[in-house]
Amino acid sequence: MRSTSQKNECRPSSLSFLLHRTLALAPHTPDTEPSSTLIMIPQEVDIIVVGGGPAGCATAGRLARADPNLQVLLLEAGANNEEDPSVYRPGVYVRNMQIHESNTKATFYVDTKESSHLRGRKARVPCANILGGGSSINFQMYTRASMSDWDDFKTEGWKGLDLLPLMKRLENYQDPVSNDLHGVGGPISISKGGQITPLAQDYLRAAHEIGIPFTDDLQDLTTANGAEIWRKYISNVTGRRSDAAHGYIHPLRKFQKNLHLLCNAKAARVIFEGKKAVGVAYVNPINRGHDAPKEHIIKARKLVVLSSGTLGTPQILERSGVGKASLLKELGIPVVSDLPGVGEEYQDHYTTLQIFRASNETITTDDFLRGDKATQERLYREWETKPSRALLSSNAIDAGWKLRPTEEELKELGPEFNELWDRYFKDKPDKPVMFSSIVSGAYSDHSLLPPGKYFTMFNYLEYPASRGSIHITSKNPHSMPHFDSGFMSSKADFAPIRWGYKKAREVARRMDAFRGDLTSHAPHFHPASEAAARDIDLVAARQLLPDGLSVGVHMGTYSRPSEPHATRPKVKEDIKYTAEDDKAIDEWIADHVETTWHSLGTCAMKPREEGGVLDGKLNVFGTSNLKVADLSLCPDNLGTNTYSSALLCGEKCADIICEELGLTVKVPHVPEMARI
Ligand SMILES: Cc1cc2nc3c(=O)[nH]c(=O)nc-3n(C[C@H](O)[C@H](O)[C@H](O)COP(=O)(O)OP(=O)(O)OC[C@H]3O[C@@H](n4cnc5c(N)ncnc54)[C@H](O)[C@@H]3O)c2cc1C
Repeated sequence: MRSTSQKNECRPSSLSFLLHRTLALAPHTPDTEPSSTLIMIPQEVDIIVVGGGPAGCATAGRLARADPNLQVLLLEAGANNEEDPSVYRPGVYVRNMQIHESNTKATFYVDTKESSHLRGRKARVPCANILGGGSSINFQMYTRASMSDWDDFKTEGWKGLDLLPLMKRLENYQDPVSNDLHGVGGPISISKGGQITPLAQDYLRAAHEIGIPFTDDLQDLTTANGAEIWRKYISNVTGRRSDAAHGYIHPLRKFQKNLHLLCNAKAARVIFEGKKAVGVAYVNPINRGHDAPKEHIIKARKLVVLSSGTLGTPQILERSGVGKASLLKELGIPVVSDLPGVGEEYQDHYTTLQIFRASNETITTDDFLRGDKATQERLYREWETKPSRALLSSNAIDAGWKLRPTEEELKELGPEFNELWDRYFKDKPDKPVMFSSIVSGAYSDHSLLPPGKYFTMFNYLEYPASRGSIHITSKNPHSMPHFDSGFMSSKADFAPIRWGYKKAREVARRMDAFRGDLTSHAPHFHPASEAAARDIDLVAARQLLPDGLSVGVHMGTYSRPSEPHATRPKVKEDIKYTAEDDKAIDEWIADHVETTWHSLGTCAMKPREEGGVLDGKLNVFGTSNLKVADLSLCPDNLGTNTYSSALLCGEKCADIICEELGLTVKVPHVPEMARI
């Protein structure tokens, strides 16, 4: 399905070239270049950016645009995403999370050991493996970190107010807005998407009933208590996903010949002369089982920038001799810089999903997701004919909230969380504790669900106290690392998730569309508990299967139907949970909590003596000509879906390098006509 114009490297320049057979870089997806094609790769450039995620695309694109004589190479392990419909069609994003050999867009990191904090489970953290990085496969939700998050980096030049102009510079915000905090004309489009399903209004009304106020801009960098219609990384003109490569890379390459792109090339290590980074060695991304896969080297005259993501960058550093000396020596890697902080302090946000039954007339994406052919054909046709207004020009994640507990609620959240609250949240009113989003449909494997309509509440903890780590186990770039997600390793993280669960459930119960719990996915409360989950009500079940002979048959189903909607009294009181119920919720959290795909923090920008890896100009301590620009640089968490922050790190890195080279970032990034 991918366009034949896709190539590993497509553009000749005035530089000398090495000719390689594509065989040496055999594409790992069946739909890229045929293996007989000859491709040309620059032997030497000025700057190599390793990893084409949001931060890497922003860095490489901005630098190449700043000076058309600067030769910039963007090296990416995954396939090119240009004009790939499975990327640019917003509504098919769920597919990117399928664990299937045909899905090469993601690398799945799995805990090396079973976790006692997850009751013996191993967490699984997918990471992008495609040009555009996470922005090619993510859920397209637009949110932004709070001002104090950046201030908490405690690094000169990185305060929230320092970064605000860059936050605006990257945006093409397409909605009317009543403040001056968003940008227009930037490479990344943000809008409400093609459609907002009525469930969003239902949700916002119910949220208001439990005291969560509506706001028209929850992304104003300070509001931490409120609900809104979520914006999306989707253009309201084209109806397409706004990923970083289509924002910063592809349109610029149509105008300038100094931005080189090499996909399907996995960086093995940085090449040093002494402490100075002078190039990058890369290998074929397909693991052919060799102990020492064949390396190709590209030289960098000025700089190497690692942007391979929170889980990729520390591995490249360690393979290059930058990391904890004892580990490197054990693996036979010569030490360039002894930095024990590399790969440490891994962080994420923690999601639990609550799924509820919805009335049969609710507009959801369930039939599309479960593969109903007629629905799929109708929605694909709608997307083709009116992409700016189609249901598929959306992620169906239309509304959400940010929330902080009240004084009263804090009393229920236990000593561990209260200690964290006093230390971390109390004096920073712009930091939300929990996020929640409503998805119009079941975000789940539909083969495991009964027929019908659903809505899902995504609840996620924004500033977990838990920490994990990632470290290589071999110099071979294909060896799996030792990964410890650290999920829920701090007890302080259970209480806010439990609190968030209760809040989301109260909102769901008050929604007009609510028709019961999806009991198979709910906590295992005692059947006699007031909190016990209740199945779809029988009226809704009969509407769903009007010819069904077994609807309402009790024996063998263990069904506990909800009260029918028409006779159910309006919900006024919250469910009261006992200590036993809370235990059931905590066990459910341990059994179900997942990544929010917001990995950060493994190469922290903080003082070396505190375990830091980078200085404020993103230089790797103990080396020269080597920088890191991706979310691994974060010394602390960011209360947001992290695409915006990754772009911001790339924009900041571009500014830093431009200043060092005596250049200036140019806006607009490309002439208006070239923007996609
Ligand atoms: C499934 C999913 C859903 C998400 N949903 C949202 C959302 O709705 N909203 C939001 O704001 N954020 C979301 N995010 C998070 C957001 O996409 C990431 O925070 C962001 O992409 C991180 O950017 P990055 O540049 O730091 O790294 P990445 O996006 O991880 O990019 C790193 C790049 O480096 C490449 N790479 C890795 N190793 C090597 C190597 N050895 N050699 C060469 N290249 C290499 C990778 O292929 C990748 O392209 C989601 C992420 C995922 C994965």
